[in-house]
Amino acid sequence: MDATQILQAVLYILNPLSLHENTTSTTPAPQSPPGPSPKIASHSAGSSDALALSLPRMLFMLLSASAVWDWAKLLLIGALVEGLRRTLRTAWDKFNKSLWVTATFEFDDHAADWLMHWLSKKKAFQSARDIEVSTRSGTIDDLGDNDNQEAEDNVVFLPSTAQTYSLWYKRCYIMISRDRVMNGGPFGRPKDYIQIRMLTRSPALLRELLREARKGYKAANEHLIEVSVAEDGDRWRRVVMQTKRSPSSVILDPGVLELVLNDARDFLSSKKWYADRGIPFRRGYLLHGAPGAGKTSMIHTIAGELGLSVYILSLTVGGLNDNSLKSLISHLPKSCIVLMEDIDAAFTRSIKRDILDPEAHPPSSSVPEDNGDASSNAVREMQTGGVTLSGLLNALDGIAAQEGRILFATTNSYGALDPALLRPGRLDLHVEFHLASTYQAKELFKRFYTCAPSEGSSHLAVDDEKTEADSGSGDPGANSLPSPAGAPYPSGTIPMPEGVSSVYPGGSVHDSRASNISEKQVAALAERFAEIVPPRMFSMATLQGYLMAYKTRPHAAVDEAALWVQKKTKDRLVPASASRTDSSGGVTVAGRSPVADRSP
Ligand SMILES: Nc1ncnc2c1ncn2[C@@H]1O[C@H](COP(=O)(O)OP(=O)(O)OP(=O)(O)O)[C@@H](O)[C@H]1O
Repeated sequence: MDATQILQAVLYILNPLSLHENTTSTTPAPQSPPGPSPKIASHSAGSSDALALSLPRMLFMLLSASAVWDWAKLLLIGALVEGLRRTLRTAWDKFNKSLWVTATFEFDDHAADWLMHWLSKKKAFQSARDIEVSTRSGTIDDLGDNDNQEAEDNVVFLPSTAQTYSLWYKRCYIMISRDRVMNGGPFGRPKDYIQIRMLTRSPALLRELLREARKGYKAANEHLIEVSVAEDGDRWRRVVMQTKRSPSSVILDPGVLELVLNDARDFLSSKKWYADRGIPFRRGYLLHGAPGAGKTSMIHTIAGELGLSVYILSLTVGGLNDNSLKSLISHLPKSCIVLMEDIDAAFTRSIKRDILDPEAHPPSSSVPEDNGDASSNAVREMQTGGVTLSGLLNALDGIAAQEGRILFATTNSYGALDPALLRPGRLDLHVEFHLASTYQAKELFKRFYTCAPSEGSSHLAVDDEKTEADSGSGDPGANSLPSPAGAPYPSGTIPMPEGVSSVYPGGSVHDSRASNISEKQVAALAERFAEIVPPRMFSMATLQGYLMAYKTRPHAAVDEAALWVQKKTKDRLVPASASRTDSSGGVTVAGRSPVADRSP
């Protein structure tokens, strides 16, 4: 009996009609009176009997030697077909793979950015009808005209996860796709990947493409620096592509910026010198002192000058502990600046800013004082995070262990730092920042009113004769903005709407009403301004804040400065830093430098 017959037998047995026929034909039904009920009873009884009779027979048939052999044959054929299918599939995959060069990049990786930028220049992407729009920064920022609204809003276009883009590169067919994978199961974090496939057997072309992409990306972002921050305690996320800050925009006392910049430059170019002498190739800088004195600004300027990305690490960020700190450090790129802001915050257990910058927090300020009660203890606990001193020291050594990295640490509480942190080899050069000197106040004023004119702006005309006074109000254009009642606002300021407060005395509008005064006039006003502002009393940030209220009114800025100083002096406590007036011109440099060594 072959398999077909067995199948027929099975179907025959399972078919109730055939059972019925079978029963009626083989066992004649006993004579019974007509009526529906006995018929049904006889039918169901016959079926179950037949089933009972057929099951052993069926089992016998299924298990008989020839049937088993037939089953085995069926299985064998099936296995052979499946085996063949898989072999062909593997062979095809291998053949297919041998035709392509494939590279996969994590979407957060730099190489993915190069590729995105490269792709953005290609017609295939520009004419794509399925793209993703995002406001994440730093990917493709030049898809359209730079002066259009897209660029202003930082809108970027990304390859859609649903589409594969095909194009030609040096006569080679390329496919680029973006995939999203859930890391850690369906509830995990989604991770995006970019995959590029090139129809070629040589990986050299891929390298060429990547080199070209990197070159294009770097050229397009020459004027920008990348700023990344530690996120979720254990990974870096680029937050912004920042315009490079020009050295002239950071006003420090003469020589300070140059000293640190040259030192960092010299360090980066002396790898061999360090290696020949067996000295670990590392350099750390500690910038400390008054808040708002330009520490962060100086670091960003140096990053721009050296063309390095900045990785900001705040030790008080939630979820950070020794292990995640170590992991973050190990994920830093080769050449970069690591910025550890407020390095004291994790260990000092107090907010010390008020001591250095009392004008920033007058007595009426709502900043809680550290009086040792339960609530301030809770604040301290939040601040301390999970990083221990030894964990931080290991991290600092880890930063140094990776070549070409420069560490900048900032603090407002130099005295609170552990000597182990300050020793040379971890933080080599210590630079102290003070509140603004007379020189800085003067230079700040000059820079504020002599910036390069922007398009459509009348800022800084060189006509000496045309002064603020010419406009009749000492403030050209000040009265050009009518109030809702129709009358002009006094002095060109726009009153704050109800419920809106500002750290500045009032708002004012920009370019269209800018002053027409010459550099010579600005210099004279700057002299007067610097004479009015007492040295070492206000931070540069505070002076900048004051001038912001007089964006287009330099004369008024000078005229009203004395009153402002008087008011601020009244508002604040006697500054702790006033007694520390420093003849070095605002910045003390220590470490391997001509000035005294402050490190232990
Ligand atoms: N020396 C300076 N020259 C020019 N601008 C300055 C200077 N110092 C501060 N500013 C301005 O003040 C603001 C704050 O400066 P910055 O963040 O660099 O100060 P900081 O010393 O790092 O402060 P903090 O200790 O609070 O972080 C910036 O807008 C910056 O432009």
